[in-house]
Amino acid sequence: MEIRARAPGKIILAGEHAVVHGSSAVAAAIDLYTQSSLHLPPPGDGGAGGEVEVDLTDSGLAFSWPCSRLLEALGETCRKAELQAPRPCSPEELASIARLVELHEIPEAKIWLSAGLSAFLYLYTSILGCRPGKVVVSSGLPMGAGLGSSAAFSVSLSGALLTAAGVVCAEGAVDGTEWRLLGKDHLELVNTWAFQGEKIIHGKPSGIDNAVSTFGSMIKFKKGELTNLKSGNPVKMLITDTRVGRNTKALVAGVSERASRHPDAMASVFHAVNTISEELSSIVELAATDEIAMTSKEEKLAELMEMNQGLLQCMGVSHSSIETVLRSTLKYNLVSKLTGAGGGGCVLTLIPTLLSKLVLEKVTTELESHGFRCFKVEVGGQGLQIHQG
Ligand SMILES: Nc1ncnc2c1ncn2[C@@H]1O[C@H](COP(=O)(O)OP(=O)(O)O)[C@@H](O)[C@H]1O
Ligand SMILES: C[C@@](O)(CCOP(=O)(O)O)CC(=O)O
Ligand SMILES: [Mg+2]
Repeated sequence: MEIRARAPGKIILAGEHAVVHGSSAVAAAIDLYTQSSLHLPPPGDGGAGGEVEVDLTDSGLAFSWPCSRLLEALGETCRKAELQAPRPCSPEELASIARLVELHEIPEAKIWLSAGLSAFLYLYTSILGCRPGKVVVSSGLPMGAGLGSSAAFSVSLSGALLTAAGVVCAEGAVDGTEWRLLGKDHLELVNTWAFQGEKIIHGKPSGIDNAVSTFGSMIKFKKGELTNLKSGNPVKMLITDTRVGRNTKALVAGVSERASRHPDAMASVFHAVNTISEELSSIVELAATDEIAMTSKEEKLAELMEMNQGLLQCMGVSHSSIETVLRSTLKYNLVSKLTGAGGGGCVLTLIPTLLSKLVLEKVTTELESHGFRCFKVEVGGQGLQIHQG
């Protein structure tokens, strides 16, 4: 049996970090995906002698664990968790999983993969038990760059595993493709599992990344509550990947530490971000009803993004590479802000509808001359999709 699941990355238009502390944020799915292909031998094949394998094609590394070793290390977990209500991974369980990951010598330069591997082992063994199988993961998303690769990884894995376990199943087809969609209740379940995976990778995630990767579209998110935003003309964004590597878990922890050192000041910053996200989401929705002219919408969005970037600087998550992107785009009167956890990674630049192709080419050339990588994405598309062969 082969089941493929693909889940999109995301951009955050406003509200990253503050969303972890209860503020609103606005995010949208992008058309770059992580795909997990799950191959399961027929029941009875392989048995106790089988292995659980994961092939991480983007990093060129593959890992496997004998099922007997997993059973020995995880015991209880491997007897399959309650599939309708995932329980959080306990510190003891996480430590056992980390020891299983450490059985493999991951090259120092790729040590960041260990968090992803722990999330993989947790999701696989909790959903399928210690049954042999192989998962091949491939992604069009840059990893650790702010575009939600960790969430897309957790959502695609959860989607494939829960489909194999028979607790969710795909229904409607995505027009003109072999991909199928899940119904709302099944998406909710995948999202809950993926959130557990995100917790292992991020430490303290808000849940916005896994929600937008699961449900797709453009959403406003606050304290776990999700509102779909109908945006008439999708906003156009240029994405610049500074190629400066960083780790979301460390950046999120850094903001929390700053908040505990300066609780009142940071509460004001988070409150200001909340107001920006609320205003931004109402502009997006107003634009869908044509009650606001496109240029006026874009001017307002740009100003809100600029203000949000200033507040992200206050939180301590900007970076000299991000500042270089801001300065370069400002020369062309274009506004940018970091997206995701910051500290490097990706920067969004709002592309106004009336911007000439020539200016866009010039700004892209200038950004690339700094060694950055620029690309355009479609915003607000589908979430999780399944293909069962
Ligand atoms: N395709 C993948 N294969 C293996 N691990 C992945 C994959 N995608 C994401 N991860 C895990 O997620 C981590 C990156 O997550 P994070 O720091 O949150 O950045 P982002 O979500 O912005 O890409 C990686 O270090 C890795 O552990
Ligand atoms: C910083 C944060 O708001 C977004 C992190 O996104 P990413 O992992 O950098 O793609 C954290 C979160 O909301 O869980
Ligand atoms: Mg992430």
